[in-house]
Amino acid sequence: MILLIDAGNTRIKWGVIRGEAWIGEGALAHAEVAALGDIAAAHPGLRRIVGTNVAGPAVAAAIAAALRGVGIAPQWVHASAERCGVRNRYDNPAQLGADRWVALLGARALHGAACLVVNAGTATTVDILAASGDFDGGIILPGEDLMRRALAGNTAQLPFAEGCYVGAPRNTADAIVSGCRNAQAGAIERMFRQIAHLPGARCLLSGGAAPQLEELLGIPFSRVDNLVLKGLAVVAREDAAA
Ligand SMILES: Nc1ncnc2c1ncn2[C@@H]1O[C@H](COP(=O)(O)OP(=O)(O)O)[C@@H](O)[C@H]1O
Ligand SMILES: CC(C)(COP(=O)(O)O)[C@@H](O)C(=O)NCCC(=O)O
Ligand SMILES: [K+]
Repeated sequence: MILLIDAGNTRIKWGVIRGEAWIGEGALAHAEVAALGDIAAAHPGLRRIVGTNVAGPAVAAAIAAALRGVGIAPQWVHASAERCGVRNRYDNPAQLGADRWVALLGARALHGAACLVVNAGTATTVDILAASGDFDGGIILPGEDLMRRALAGNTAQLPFAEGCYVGAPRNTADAIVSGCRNAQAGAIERMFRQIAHLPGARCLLSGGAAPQLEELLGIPFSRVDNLVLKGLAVVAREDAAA
């Protein structure tokens, strides 16, 4: 049994696998990190803990402390030049966020053709994975919530608004939400143009902010919940087979 951990800048997602089966899955706020110890303790067959962390050393230390009681140290996966059939073409492969890298490994296992791997979390990342397995590059933009926060924090008249998405907004709250969501969807659709002509090209959409993007996307896509955890499962099973 393996505990998988995806520590992002907003939340810590976790999953437990036994062989091919998913035993449990959930998400915690950073302040709830201690609950990881209870989750681990509730799975007595646990042998390994494998994760990604892009939330900084303090979060890594808090996760390790939460898991000290079960006596298993988390193994952190980092981006590398090549793994599980994916080649990392970043100028400096180690600079790529571990969550982006592992999501690409998960995407490769799910879809053999050209693919746009989108993770809509605190930041939104939109990454191009070729049919050859080459990660050709990708973009980072603030996620929708972060965009809304930036407007609220840097203008006199704009609140952190709970508006609705509409085509032609006629109030401030709807204008903000619709603007930020169009920026997300527009970035994804523009990146998709680079692979749209390729056979079987598809967008895989993951992350906590994925649901609100679905209705906007005018491209072939599949929602894949917790793609980073799915990629971690691929990595952990490959390690186990080695
Ligand atoms: N319960 C929740 N708590 C926090 N954010 C949530 C929640 N449900 C959905 N979200 C959305 O998910 C985003 C965070 O997604 P997530 O994939 O967990 O990000 P990260 O990997 O950066 O931690 C938030 O910006 C928000 O839009
Ligand atoms: C882009 C990210 C901030 C996304 O983090 P998240 O929104 O998942 O919390 C993270 O993958 C990161 O810190 N990347 C390092 C820089 C890079 O990928 O180029
Ligand atoms: K993200």
